[in-house]
Amino acid sequence: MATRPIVNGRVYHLVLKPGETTPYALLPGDPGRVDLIASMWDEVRLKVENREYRTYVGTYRGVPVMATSTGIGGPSASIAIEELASLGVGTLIRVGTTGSLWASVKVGDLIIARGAVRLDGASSNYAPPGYPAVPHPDVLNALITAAEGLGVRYHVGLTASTDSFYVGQGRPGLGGYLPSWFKGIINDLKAVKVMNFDMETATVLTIANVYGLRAGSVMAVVANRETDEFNPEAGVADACRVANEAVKVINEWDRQYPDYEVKSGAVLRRAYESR
Ligand SMILES: O=P(O)(O)O[C@H]1O[C@H](CO)[C@@H](O)[C@H]1O
Ligand SMILES: O=c1cc[nH]c(=O)[nH]1
Repeated sequence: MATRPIVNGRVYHLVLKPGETTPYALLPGDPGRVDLIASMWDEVRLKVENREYRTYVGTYRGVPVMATSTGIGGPSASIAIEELASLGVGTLIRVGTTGSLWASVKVGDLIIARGAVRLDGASSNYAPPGYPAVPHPDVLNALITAAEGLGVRYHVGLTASTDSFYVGQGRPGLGGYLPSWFKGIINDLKAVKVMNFDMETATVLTIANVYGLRAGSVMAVVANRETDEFNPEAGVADACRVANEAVKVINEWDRQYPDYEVKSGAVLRRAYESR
């Protein structure tokens, strides 16, 4: 059997070695966002960088946590997940930016994904076409709990993850290029209640489900495709706050209910307990 590449004891792309990771990992696309996430921590004890992958390891309000940038798109995100999972990371939270398809979901709001349409290619390397890209209920509930606690404006919706930012999301390419099969993409997705576009959520959720990891996704709305507004900073700090706080929430649940084989967040936990 082929072996996985290890260089000087470290996984090839992330350049991390066993013992350097934490059970919970935050996954922004942008390496710069790792710094913003970590600026909210108690301390940063490790910084490692290679290609698009920037990793900081530290502590948030007493909970060991790490953040690794995935770069843009499913292929680079799949590499990050593979290498993190091989080092024992079990809970993944994407902390992204996104384009909203609905006027009511405004620039600066947050979207917490309750599922993703798999318009990416990478997830198809892992699972058949009908396989769902859904968050783990623990992570979904923790993100909602964190957003409620922080009092930020958020929505829980269906995301569509694409492999291209321009044509694949219905933005005309060079010289107005937009093939007929993408001309109606926004209206088609709105018709089936999809709330937003990103480029990693479907990959992250699919691979996490295939491997039995827990994953979720929170995104800051930086573009509104209905109103044509764009602000690359809007909501980004809130998304980072919510993701960090969700780690604290989920860690509390994990410590409170260590014996649950299938952990399922506050709402479902109550259902279990009443059985
Ligand atoms: O801001 P990040 O997390 O990179 O997410 C979004 O931004 C990038 C496109 O600008 C894509 O990666 C998309 O998913
Ligand atoms: O419109 C947008 C904004 C951020 N990220 C995307 O993938 N699309």
